[in-house]
Amino acid sequence: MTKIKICGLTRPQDIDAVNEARPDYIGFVFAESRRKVTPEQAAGLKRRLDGRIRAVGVFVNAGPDEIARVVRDGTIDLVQLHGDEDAAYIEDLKRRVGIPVIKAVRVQSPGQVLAAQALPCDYLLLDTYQKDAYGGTGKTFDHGLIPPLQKPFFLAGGLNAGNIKEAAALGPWCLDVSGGAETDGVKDAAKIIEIVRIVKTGEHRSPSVVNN
Ligand SMILES: O=C(O)c1ccccc1N[C@@H]1O[C@H](COP(=O)(O)O)[C@@H](O)[C@H]1O
Repeated sequence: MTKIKICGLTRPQDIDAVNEARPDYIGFVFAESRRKVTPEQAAGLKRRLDGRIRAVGVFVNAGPDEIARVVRDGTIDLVQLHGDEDAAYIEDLKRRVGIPVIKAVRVQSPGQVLAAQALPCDYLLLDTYQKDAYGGTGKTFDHGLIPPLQKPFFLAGGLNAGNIKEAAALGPWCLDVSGGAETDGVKDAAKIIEIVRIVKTGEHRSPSVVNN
């Protein structure tokens, strides 16, 4: 079954909504963003989170010490690198933190995505390319640019209740939603519950033989 991640949680009521909806993953953004949380805020939110939901920390070109501290505190279970981190950075970080690493690719061509498979990360994350933003754009990209992949990937970029079924058919390990689960810039409990319900009903089984 395709997994689902709701990213960019900032408030206790967001945690209450995901505890009810039960996605597989949630995300805390530690990078510059209107969704940014401090390590202290994230730690408090994690304490409120249902233990069955895994927390992902989103970083953009962060120092490895900053990431290692959040991992050591037990606030996150996976690291998402959403900046310009290269193979050497990822290799070093993986040795230090010992938890799975997701590397975001802002998709511009199939060749770029194929090349990214060689990175020493556990998962790729395919997101929309926008010149002036690292992520959280709320915009979709041309899914025709996704080549057949061996490495499991998260699919992000402008997903919402209206397009998530179609996105699931592309065979991602996990669908990743942020802006599509918001109203007026904050997470919307009803949208979270509906998006998770659509993915979890299993109407669309992941065609993992094609892409994973
Ligand atoms: O959410 C942000 O503000 C953000 C900032 C910097 C890097 C990544 C960010 N979020 C990630 O962006 C994608 C897609 O978000 P959206 O659904 O298009 O709004 C998702 O992976 C978030 O983790």
